[in-house]
Amino acid sequence: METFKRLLTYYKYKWPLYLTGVITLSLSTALSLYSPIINGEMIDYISSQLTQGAAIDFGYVFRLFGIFILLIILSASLQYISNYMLQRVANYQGKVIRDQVYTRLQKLPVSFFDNKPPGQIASRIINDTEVIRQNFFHSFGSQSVVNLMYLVGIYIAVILVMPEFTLPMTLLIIFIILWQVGYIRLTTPLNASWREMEGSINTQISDLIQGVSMVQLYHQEDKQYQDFEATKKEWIANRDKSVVYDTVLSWNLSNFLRLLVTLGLMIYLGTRFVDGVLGYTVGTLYIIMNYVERLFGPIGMLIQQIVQSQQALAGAKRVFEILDQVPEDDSEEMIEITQGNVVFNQVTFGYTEEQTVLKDINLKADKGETVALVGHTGSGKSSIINLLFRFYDPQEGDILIDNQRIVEFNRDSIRQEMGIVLQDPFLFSGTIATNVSMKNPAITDEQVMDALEKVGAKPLIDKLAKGIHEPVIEKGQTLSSGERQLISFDRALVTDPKILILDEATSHIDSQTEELIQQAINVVKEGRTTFIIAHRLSTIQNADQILVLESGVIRERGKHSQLMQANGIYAEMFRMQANGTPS
Ligand SMILES: Nc1ncnc2c1ncn2[C@@H]1O[C@H](COP(=O)(O)OP(=O)(O)OP(=O)(O)O)[C@@H](O)[C@H]1O
Repeated sequence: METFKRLLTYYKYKWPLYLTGVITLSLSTALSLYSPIINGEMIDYISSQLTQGAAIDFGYVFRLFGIFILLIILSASLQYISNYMLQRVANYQGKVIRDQVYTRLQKLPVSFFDNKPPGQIASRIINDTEVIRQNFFHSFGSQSVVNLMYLVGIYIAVILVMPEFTLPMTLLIIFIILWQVGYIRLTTPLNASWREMEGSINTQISDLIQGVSMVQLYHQEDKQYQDFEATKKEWIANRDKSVVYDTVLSWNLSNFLRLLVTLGLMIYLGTRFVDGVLGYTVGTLYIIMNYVERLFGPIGMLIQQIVQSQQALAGAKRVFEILDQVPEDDSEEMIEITQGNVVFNQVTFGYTEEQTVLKDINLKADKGETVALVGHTGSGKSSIINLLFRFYDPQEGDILIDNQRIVEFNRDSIRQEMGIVLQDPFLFSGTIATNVSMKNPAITDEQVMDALEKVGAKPLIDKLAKGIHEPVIEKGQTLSSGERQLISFDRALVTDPKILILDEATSHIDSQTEELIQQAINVVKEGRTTFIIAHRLSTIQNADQILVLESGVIRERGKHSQLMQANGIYAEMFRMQANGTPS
C-alpha cells in the first residue's frame, strides 16, 4: 500500500493536464453511454408507429439517427484527445522517475555498488521504470480510469432504466472485487520474483557482453550457457504459473460472468411476462442488453490493469529501494589545494567491519614527489588511493592534503584536483576530444591537442581520419591499450591536477609503447604529487619513495637503492622480476 501511495504522489507532476484528460474522458464516456438511449428511443418510436399502423416521421428518425452518429463521433474524438493528454502525463511521470533513479545513483557512495552486479542496477533503471510507466502511470492511472468511469456510468444508467437491477449488480461488483483481492494475493509474490529474475538475466547477458573474450578464451561458453539456462528455466516456470492464474482467474472469469448475467437477465425477464405481455418496451430491452454487454469489457480490462499494476508495484518497490538509499552526506566546504602535499596519519581502514584492509598507514608525499606503492595483489595499494579520492573514509586516522583533513571537505572539490590514469582506462562513448576534456566546455580543442602533443600522442591522432574528433566506440575497444592510456594521460594533463595517480600505467604493453608512456609519465608528473601503483618495479626506480605493502601494512619504505640494500621484500621482488619470475 505504501508503494501504491508513493506512486500516486507522481500525479503532482502535470496534474492540470491529468485533470483535463480525466474530465475530457468523463465527457466522452457520458456521451458514449447516452448513445444507446437515443437508439432505444428510435426503436421504440418505430415499433410503436408500426404496431399502431401510423405513418413514420422519417425526419424525426433521421434526426435521432444524426444525434446518435454525432454522439459517437464526439465521444470518439474526446476519447482520442483525452488519451493523448493522459499518455503525455504518463510519459512525463515515467521520465521523472527515471531521472530520479539516475541522479540518485550518481550520488550514492561507491560502497553501494560493491557486490551489486551492474546488470541488476541497469535493470532497475531501464526495465522497472518502464514497467511503472506503462503498467501504472499509463495503464492503471489512465486506462483504468476510463474503464472505471464506464463501469460507474453503466451502473448509474442501469439503475435509472431498470432500478430492480441495483441489488444483483451491486452483488456482482462486490463479488468481482473479492475475486480480485484473492487473485492479487496469489500473484504478487510471483511477480516480485519474476522481476528479480529479469534482473538476473540482465546481469548474465551484460557479463557475457563485457567478458566475451574471456569466455571464449577459457572455453566457458557451455558453462555460461548452463547458468543462463538454469535462470531461464526458473523464469519460464514462473511465467507459466502466472499464465495459469491469468487465464483461469481473469479473462475466463469475465466470460463466465457474462454468460451468467445474461442467463439471469433472461430468466428474470421470463418471470416478467404477464398474460403474454412483457413489462418493458423493445427500446428499453435494447438499452439494458447494450449496457450489460458493455459492462463486461471494462470489467475484464480493469482486471487486466489491476494485474499489470501489480507488476508495476513490484518494480516500483525495487526502484524505491534505490531512491531510499541515503546519498553520501557531503560537506559544503570546498578544499583549496595549492600544493598537493599529502599526509596519511595512522590510517586504518576496512571495507567491512570484519576485515581490516589497511592498518596504521603513515605516509607523506610533497609537491613534485613520486611515491610508488608496491606489494603483492590484495596488499592494499588501490585501497590507499580509494581513501585519497574519498570513495571511502578511514575508520581511524587522518588523511591531509595541504594540511587540511579531507573528511571535512566536499568530495568533488577534492577530486577536482586529482587526475588518474588506470591500467585499463575507461573511455566513454563520444570522441577522443570529449574523452580528454570530459565534456568540459572550458577545455578547447587547442588545449586537447596541445596536451596530446606533450604526452607524445600526436602520431596516434595523425593517423586517425577525423583527428581528435574521431568517434570512440565500444569503450575504445578499437584502440590499443597503450593508445587508450595515452588518451587518459592527456585527460589527466588537460585538467592540470595537483595530485596524480597512475595505476599500473606501464603494464600490458610492448617495450616501444612503454617507452612512449614512460615519457608521457615524466611529462604529466612534472610539478605534481604522484602516486604510482606499479607491479613492474623496473619503472619506479627513480621514485622518491617506495612503500612496500603487505597485508595492508607498510613493511618497507625508502628509495630503490636503500630498499635494495636492506635486502628485504622489495629486493626479493625486484630480483624475481629481473629474473623474469612474476611477483
Ligand atoms: N570494494 C571492496 N569491498 C570489499 N573488499 C574489498 C573491496 N576492494 C578491495 N577489497 C579487499 O581489500 C583488500 C585490498 O585490496 P586492494 O584492491 O587495495 O589491493 P591491491 O594491492 O590494490 O591489489 P591489486 O594489485 O590486485 O589491485 C583485498 O583483500 C580485497 O579483497
